[in-house]
Amino acid sequence: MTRVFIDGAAGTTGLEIRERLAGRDDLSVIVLSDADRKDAAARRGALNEADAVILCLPDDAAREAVSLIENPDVRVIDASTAHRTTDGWAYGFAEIEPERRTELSGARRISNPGCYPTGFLALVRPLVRAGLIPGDWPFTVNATSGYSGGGKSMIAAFEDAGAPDATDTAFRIYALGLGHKHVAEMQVQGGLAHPPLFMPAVARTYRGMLVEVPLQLRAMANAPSAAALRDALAEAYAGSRLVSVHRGDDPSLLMLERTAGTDRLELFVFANEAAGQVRLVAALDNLGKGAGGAAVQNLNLAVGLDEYAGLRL
Ligand SMILES: NC(=O)C1=CN([C@@H]2O[C@H](COP(=O)(O)OP(=O)(O)OC[C@H]3O[C@@H](n4cnc5c(N)ncnc54)[C@H](OP(=O)(O)O)[C@@H]3O)[C@@H](O)[C@H]2O)C=CC1
Ligand SMILES: CC(=O)N[C@@H](CCC(=O)OP(=O)(O)O)C(=O)O
Repeated sequence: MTRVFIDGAAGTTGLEIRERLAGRDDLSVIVLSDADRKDAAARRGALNEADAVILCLPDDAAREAVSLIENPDVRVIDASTAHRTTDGWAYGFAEIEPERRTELSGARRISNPGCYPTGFLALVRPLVRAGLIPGDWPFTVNATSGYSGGGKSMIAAFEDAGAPDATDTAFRIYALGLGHKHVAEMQVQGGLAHPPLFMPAVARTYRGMLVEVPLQLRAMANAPSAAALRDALAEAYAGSRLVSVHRGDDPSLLMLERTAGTDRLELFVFANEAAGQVRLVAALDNLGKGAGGAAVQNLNLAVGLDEYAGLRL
């Protein structure tokens, strides 16, 4: 029986993962008591006795957790930003490169993708790889997240009037210094020449995310048609049970909550061919394929279990 330790199990992502692992009979979960969950000695013990650990911690605590692991057989899935562009860590997005699922199978160090990069890379990476969009294109990314994307402190700010940074705002844009922590991840994992211009926002809804990449195709030499973009995305994700590409059944409105509560990732190509304009859009749950669902998928691959076990398809 595979033993899994969740470090940070009391946090937003940790709880999501526990829900997905509950009731599974192919693994058992080690959870530290409230008194022990931040105790370095207790964590060191659990980190070394498990077959696999999932880190649902702030970046510094995730780095510390990795440094506490001495057992060479332990598999690590890190949900934080700490190792997403680090050599020696497999980037845990099974669907994004043809050989990636094989790399993740049995991997000892896996970095779970960021929620926003999951949407961006799902849309852009196959198109760049296919040569339909040049890798030096000046990409822009608009995205909106539910407030659970900011973890316990942001949830408190939106739900608890007494929280230190309590807010009654409905919608806000942020990262206005243009230096969000996900930009490097999007550039490196996308194989892009330039950092994308990233414009995130947060809305007063608990979970759900829309990530949009607008394309002014009229400014691109040898621009592809919308049909070619759809075909390339459909081919890239053929056979995936989590990632789907809409073709000819586009909704007229896309809701932030569209995939909330699931681990699905839905992709759309909206176009006005005459104007030479396209809006690539990804809908996902920041806590699903954007965090907990992806972590469980990566765990399953790392320890050789059914890739989709425990996922919300
Ligand atoms: N929320 C989201 O949508 C996503 C989150 N992530 C990433 O997942 C990680 C966790 O995020 P999230 O769940 O949102 O954050 P939360 O703040 O909700 O949870 C973090 C948890 O880690 C605990 N913790 C903090 N420091 C330590 C430590 N030194 N030792 C042990 N436990 C510690 C916290 O304890 P306490 O309860 O006492 O505060 C808390 O329970 C982050 O790196 C985040 O970037 C990734 C993708 C999406
Ligand atoms: C709404 C909100 O604040 N979202 C977070 C991103 C979610 C997250 O925790 O980032 P990782 O995916 O890298 O772990 C942010 O912008 O920093």
